[in-house]
Amino acid sequence: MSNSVAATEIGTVPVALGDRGYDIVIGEGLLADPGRWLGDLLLRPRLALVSDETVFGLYGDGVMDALAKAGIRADRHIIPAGEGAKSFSELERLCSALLDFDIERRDLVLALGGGVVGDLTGFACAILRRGVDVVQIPTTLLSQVDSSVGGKTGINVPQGKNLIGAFHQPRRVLIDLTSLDSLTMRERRAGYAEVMKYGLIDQPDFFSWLEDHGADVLLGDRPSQAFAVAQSCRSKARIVAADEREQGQRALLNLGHTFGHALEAHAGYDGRLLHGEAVAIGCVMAFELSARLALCPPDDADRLRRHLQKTGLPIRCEDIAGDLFKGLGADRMIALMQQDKKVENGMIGFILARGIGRAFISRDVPMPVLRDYLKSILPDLA
Ligand SMILES: NC(=O)c1ccc[n+]([C@@H]2O[C@H](COP(=O)([O-])OP(=O)(O)OC[C@H]3O[C@@H](n4cnc5c(N)ncnc54)[C@H](O)[C@@H]3O)[C@@H](O)[C@H]2O)c1
Ligand SMILES: O=C(O)C(=O)C[C@@H](O)[C@H](O)[C@H](O)COP(=O)(O)O
Ligand SMILES: [Zn+2]
Repeated sequence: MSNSVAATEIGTVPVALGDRGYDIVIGEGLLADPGRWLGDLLLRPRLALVSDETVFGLYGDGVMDALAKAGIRADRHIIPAGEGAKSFSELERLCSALLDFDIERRDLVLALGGGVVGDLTGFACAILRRGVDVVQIPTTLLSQVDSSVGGKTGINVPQGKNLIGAFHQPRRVLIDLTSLDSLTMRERRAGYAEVMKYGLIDQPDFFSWLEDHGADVLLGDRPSQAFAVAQSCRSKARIVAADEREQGQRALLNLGHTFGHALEAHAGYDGRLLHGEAVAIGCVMAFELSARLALCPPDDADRLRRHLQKTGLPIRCEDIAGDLFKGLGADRMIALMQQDKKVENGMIGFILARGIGRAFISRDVPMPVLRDYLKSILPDLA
C-alpha cells in the first residue's frame, strides 16, 4: 500500500489477486480528502464521479470541493437512489455520460454510494472501452462489507437479479466509516444481514460476537463497526482471492441468495424489499431447509431466527409490510430460482449448512422436499 498511514486510517485489507489485486482502506474521514487516497492511481489530474441523488446530496459537495482543492478535475453523473437504477436504461445513460466526459481506460471512475451505485458503475466500467478503472467508495454498511469488494458488477432484469453483469475488480476500495452515521436504521439492518452471513458461512466465533455486539454495530458504536467491517472484508477478500470467478467456494457468499434473489425478483426492485432483508429471510430458509433435510440441528435454525428477530430483521415474507408477495407460491418461487446463476443442468445450486459457521454447496436437494418446505412457509399457497 503506497498511501502513508494517517490518524484517520484504521487499517488496510489486501485482496490478493495478483495483477488485479488491490487494497481495501478502512478509516474515518477519508471522504474529506479523497485525492490523498487516490493520487498514486491517477495518470492525469482528472476523473469521473458517479453517485446517487441521496448520497451526492449528503457528501457530493464535500468530495467535489476536496478534489478541486487537490487540483483534480471531476465530472459527475448522478443516478436516482434505489434498486430501480440497476437497469439497462441507467446503464446506457451512464455509459453515454462517461464517453461524453472523454474518460479514458486508465482514468478513474469513482463509485460513491451504496451497492446500487457500485454495481451499476462497476458494470459500466467493465464494458466501457472494454475496461475502465473503477474505485469503489461504499457509503452503506452493505456496500462496505460486501458489494464494493470482489468485482461482481451488474444490473437486474425482470427475470432476475444481477442476470446481466461482469466481473471487474476495482483498483481500490475506500471505506469511510463516518458515512454510516447518516444511514437509516432500516438500511443499517439490511447491511447487517450480509455481515452476519460471514459468521454463518464459516466464522462461528464471529457469529457469537455479533450475538453480543450486533446492537452496538447498528447503533453506531465506532469500534464495533470498525471490527465488524474489517472482519467482513477479511472474510470476503479471503474467499474472493481463492476463487475470483465463482468456480467453487465463492458460491458460499451466496448463502441466503438463491431464495433471497427470487423474493426480490417477485417483489420487483421498487424499494419495498431491500436486498439485505431478502438475504435475511433467505438465510432462514437455507437453515430451515437444511434442518428439514436432517443436515443441520434445528437448534441452529432457531438460534439464527432469534438473532435476526432481536436485530429487527425479517425472518419471513409476512414480516415485510404490504402485499408484495401476493401470488408467490412454491411453484413460482421454484421457477424464479431456476434463473439463478448457480443452476447447472437444470439443477438449482443451494448453499446449505450443517450448523452455524458450517455452510456448504449442494446440488442434490430433492424437489419434493423443497416444494413441501416452501409450501409450509409461503403466505400464498397458490
Ligand atoms: N456486487 C456484489 O458483490 C454485491 C454484494 C451484495 C449486494 N450487492 C447489491 O447491492 C445492492 C444493495 O446495496 P445497498 O444496500 O447499499 O443499497 P443502495 O445502494 O440502494 O443504498 C441504500 C439506500 O441508502 C442510501 N444511502 C447510501 N449511502 C448513504 C449514506 N451514507 N447515508 C444515507 N443514505 C445513504 C442510498 O441512496 C439508497 O437510497 C443490491 O443491488 C445488491 O444486489 C452486490
Ligand atoms: O460476492 C459474491 O460472490 C456474492 O455472492 C455476494 C452477494 O452478497 C451479492 O449479493 C452478489 O451480487 C450475489 O451474487 P450473484 O452472482 O447471485 O449476483
Ligand atoms: Zn448479497
